[in-house]
Amino acid sequence: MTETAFDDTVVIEGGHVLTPDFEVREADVLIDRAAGVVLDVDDDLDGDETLDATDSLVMPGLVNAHTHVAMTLLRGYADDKPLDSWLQEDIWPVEAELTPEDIRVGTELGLVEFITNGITGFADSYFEVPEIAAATEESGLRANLCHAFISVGKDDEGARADAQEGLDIAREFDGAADGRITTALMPHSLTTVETEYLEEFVPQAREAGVPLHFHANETENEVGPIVDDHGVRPLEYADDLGMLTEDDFLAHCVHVDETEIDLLAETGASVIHCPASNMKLASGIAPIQEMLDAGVNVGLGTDGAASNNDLDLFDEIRDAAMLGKLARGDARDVAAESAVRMATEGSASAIGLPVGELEAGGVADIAVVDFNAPHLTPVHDYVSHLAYAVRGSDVRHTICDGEILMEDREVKTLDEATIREQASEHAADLVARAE
Ligand SMILES: CSC[C@H]1O[C@@H](n2cnc3c(O)ncnc32)[C@H](O)[C@@H]1O
Ligand SMILES: [Zn+2]
Repeated sequence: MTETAFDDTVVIEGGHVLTPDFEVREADVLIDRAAGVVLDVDDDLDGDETLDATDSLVMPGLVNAHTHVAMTLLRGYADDKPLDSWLQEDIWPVEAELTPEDIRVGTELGLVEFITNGITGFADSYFEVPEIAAATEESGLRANLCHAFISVGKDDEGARADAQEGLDIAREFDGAADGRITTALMPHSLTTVETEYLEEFVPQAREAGVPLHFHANETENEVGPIVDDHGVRPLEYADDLGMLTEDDFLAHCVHVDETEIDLLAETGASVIHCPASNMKLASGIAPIQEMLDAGVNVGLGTDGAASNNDLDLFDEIRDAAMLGKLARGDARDVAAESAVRMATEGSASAIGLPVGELEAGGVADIAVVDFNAPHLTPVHDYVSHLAYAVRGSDVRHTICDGEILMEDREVKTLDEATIREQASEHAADLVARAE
């Protein structure tokens, strides 16, 4: 008997289902494990195996569209500072001590956290990407990965070598893990990578067919220097360099003006909103409702665990909805459905994953959320609860590409207890080396 003979069907039984048009109806969901697809969404389906979804909502897996997953090792290491001093005084010095093994363990810890919070796909940018790719393959998750490069503070040879590594990694890992891994080219930001390297490497990313992922307009400090040096707003500068296409995704975009929002809408480049990180680093409030009104695709990201400090995307959904109302003092802004759509189809479309909606014929990336809890009672409106009351810890089962990654809160693909122990040890040694 071959392995595919055991690759049976699984029926997620007895729950409610969130449909692509955001209706909620009672239905079972039948999955083909080998093909990784949803075969049917209907009443009374039969499968070879059953996952119980009583009192639960079956929904598309969440997609964390901007993170630095290995930064779990730095969770709580440096808090209560703005971006520039946080990076320069604390994060970059300790990151200089990171080993490939640290990054592997930190990534595994983050991936366990993703799975337990119902996240089935993510976009990561960091260093030692082979370690991140290996952990991702083992976890069963889907990801867009890249090596972030910086030129400021380096000589020409060092800057070019870093950017070349970014390009080589993007070429090498695209399509890895049976196609669950795709890649991007990541210039860290428009102020940390100088124009000559953008001019040299962005066209090469286009030739390789990989998208761009970069930090943009995160703080006021990233706007002034570009206006001074180039006489245009940062996203106009990025557009002049060919960095805005419908495949590209820009993290943060807090300080964007109307012209820049229009540019995003015209080019089809996506924005990844990171509300918790933007609040914690006091970066500002992104004009998300204005972007949505202009037709910009917006996804959601946690950013790294050192500026969040968890990897629970339900927090981001809630923060996006809450902060969106404060931005213009209008409680109608960033409504519940908009915020949930950002974390599913918005993120998936931004980072190029073929996921984000749950329907027959679609990809089987699924989170099953248990509503049998005091803080989710009564249920007037499932989508309201997803936006304002559900926590990552309410997720009961997580499935990616048809594989069950977590069943009844037990992670199947990674050894949670061992990873937590190793992560604590690696984090302690890392910090000791940095002192
Ligand atoms: C792009 S990954 C490499 C680099 O980025 C740093 N980083 C983490 N969070 C942020 C952020 O919000 N803005 C800019 N840079 C960030 C990370 O520590 C790595 O050094
Ligand atoms: Zn970031």
